[in-house]
Amino acid sequence: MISSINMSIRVLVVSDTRSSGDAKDTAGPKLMEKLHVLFPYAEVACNTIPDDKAEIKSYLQKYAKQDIDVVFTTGGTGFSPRDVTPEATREVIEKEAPGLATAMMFRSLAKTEMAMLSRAVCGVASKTLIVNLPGSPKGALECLDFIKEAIPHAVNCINDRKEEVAREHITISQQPVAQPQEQSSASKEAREDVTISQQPGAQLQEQSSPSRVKVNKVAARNRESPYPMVEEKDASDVIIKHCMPIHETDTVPFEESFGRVLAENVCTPEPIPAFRASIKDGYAVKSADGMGKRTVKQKAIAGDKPIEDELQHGEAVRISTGAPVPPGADAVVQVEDTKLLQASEDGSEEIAIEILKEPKAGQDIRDIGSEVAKDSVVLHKYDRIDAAHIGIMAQLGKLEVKVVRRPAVGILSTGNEIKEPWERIQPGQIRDSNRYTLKHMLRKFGFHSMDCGIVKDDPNVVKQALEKAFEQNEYVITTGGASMGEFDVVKRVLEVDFDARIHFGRVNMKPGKPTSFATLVYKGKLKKVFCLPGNPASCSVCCLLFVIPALRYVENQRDYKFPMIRADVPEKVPNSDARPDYRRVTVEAKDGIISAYSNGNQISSNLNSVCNANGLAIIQPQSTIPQRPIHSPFGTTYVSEVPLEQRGPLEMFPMFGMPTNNSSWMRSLSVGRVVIQ
Ligand SMILES: Nc1nc2c(c(=O)[nH]1)N[C@H]1C(S)=C(S)[C@@H](COP(=O)(O)OP(=O)(O)OC[C@H]3O[C@@H](n4cnc5c(N)ncnc54)[C@H](O)[C@@H]3O)O[C@H]1N2
Ligand code: MOO
Ligand SMILES: [Mg+2]
Repeated sequence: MISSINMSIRVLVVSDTRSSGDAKDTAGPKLMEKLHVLFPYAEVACNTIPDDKAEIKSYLQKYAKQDIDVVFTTGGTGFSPRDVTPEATREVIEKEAPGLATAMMFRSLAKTEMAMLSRAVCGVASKTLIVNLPGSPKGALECLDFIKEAIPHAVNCINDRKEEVAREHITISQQPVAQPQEQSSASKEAREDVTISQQPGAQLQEQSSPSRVKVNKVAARNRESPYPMVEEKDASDVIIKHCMPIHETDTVPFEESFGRVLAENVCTPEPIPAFRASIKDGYAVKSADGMGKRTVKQKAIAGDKPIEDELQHGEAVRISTGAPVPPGADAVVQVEDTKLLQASEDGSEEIAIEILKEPKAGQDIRDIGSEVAKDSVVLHKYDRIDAAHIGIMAQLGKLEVKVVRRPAVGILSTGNEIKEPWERIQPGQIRDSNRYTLKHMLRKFGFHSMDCGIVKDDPNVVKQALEKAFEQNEYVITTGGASMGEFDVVKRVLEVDFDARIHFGRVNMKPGKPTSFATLVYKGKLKKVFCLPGNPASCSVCCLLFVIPALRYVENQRDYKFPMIRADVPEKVPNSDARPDYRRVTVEAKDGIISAYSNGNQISSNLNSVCNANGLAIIQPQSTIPQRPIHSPFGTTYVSEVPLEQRGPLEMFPMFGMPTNNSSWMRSLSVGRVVIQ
């Protein structure tokens, strides 16, 4: 059973050990995954809290206030002293729903007698249905399975949706629902560059039922798009609502983690530095001795065994940068602030020196733990791993690290006219650029993709190619065949053959109008499909605006959206279209002023407009000039907003080359879009 009801669902993992991080939470992610499959149109989120009655109550009350439809708690239903979830639930609910608890108990008993030890309470608080599930992932999934069919009906009843309630005929299915399968195999590195089909329609001979989409009745085609036009922001929100952050992890050698997302906090078992280290080449002294003569006793050179003898008054130890400061010394005086008084006859040793400047206690010494205290977190979970992260892991001797499993993404090109770059092309044919642009755009942002080949605009072939893509990928990006032509069959195949829900089928933007997003359940798993337009500039812009942020969200990146900075637009940027224009721009910084320039011919087919572009300027429909002129020494300019990515990969279009100006500061600028105010 797949429910089409829109619901907001929360999973509340109640566990002392899971909330403290001492134990890995598998129940939460597994429940989330299953809920996404059962209720693909629901918005699902998860929180983990300790077995604390007051905290459980406060979360449940908060959810009830927010009109969350269903809360599934998992954990704390047993007999141990800290198990208080049922008690907390009972204090929050206004109506008990003992039937749900009984159904779970009754059917669980058929599997294990231990089920009789569950004390689950279910009920309604305000308009929120609260269901206590067991803490074990297996038990929680089983119990959810037992009651799943009653949930949408219960939600409709709670909200007094009389028509829906009347329409529903609840028949508790005896059919077991497919358990969500492990997805991690699909994420393995080996996936990259796997090609399902290199030839249009070739190698897709595996038996598959024919598509139910017919293209031979052109006269019967739609003369208006059946899809309402949505705004870009709404489209982005819908996508995020249907994408789920990944909780599974891979463990990889530290150097292979570059570009991936940390799935653990990395702590330092040793303070950094681990010993008092000299910052300068000079002399370790007692600051209380002040200026004047010192007898040079020993030498402390970086890498040598640390000196154990206590430094005495009037003495100095010759020391090199990075060497351990000897006990008794509390300052290092750089060699430039000293004078040689006496040397050995052969000049190989210094015997006495004079300190020329008053030394201060602590001067030029890096104290133990002054950079990073022992046991503190140095690298944070969900950081995207950059060069310095790798360096720190090397510094800590951390040879393996846990990273977030990568989403499995497949890319499929469609079009009778599309050929591989190495193929001989006939008149009317063109070479595929979209699949390659997309692959490397994803790669730039740390994602791997599977090449699903090129297929002709034939519903049967598109269907087969999509089936293959769905076998191994959670996300599929298609290009082409998304608009109004009779051979634009991708969306129709998704709807008719895969029972997909098209969340939006047109976006109010130029380029990118036919961009669509669909979800469907294939072999018990939720699949997300981005249908990008065939026009190469449209395809790139929409990958950047919709696909990359979604995948960053899925990888638990808090800053998955491209943020904004201010920029000036020194030229006129008219837009006579009825749609907002997402113009590819080159943003430059000169004398502290950031300016955005339109990047060549902006027709949707011109991929060249994307080359060297490092921003998107959104020019509102019918606007001829930006609205807020600013007078600067360079003439009249216009204030606009440009997003700056604050972390992670720094440039947005770097695979197309760096910004054209040579300021090194610009190289650290990542620009997403310019909004003309
Ligand atoms: N009657 C209408 N026609 C069109 C509309 C419309 O609203 N009503 N929208 C136009 C817009 S806007 C766009 S964008 C395009 C999008 O078309 P499709 O997504 O259906 O893509 P195709 O028709 O298959 O191809 C369009 C164009 O792009 C070239 N192409 C396709 N795939 C690739 C590839 N992999 N690499 C390079 N180039 C590719 C293809 O040859 C076409 O020239 O529809 C308008 N039509
Ligand atoms: O939306 Mo299309 O991408 O204008 O050409
Ligand atoms: Mg088309």
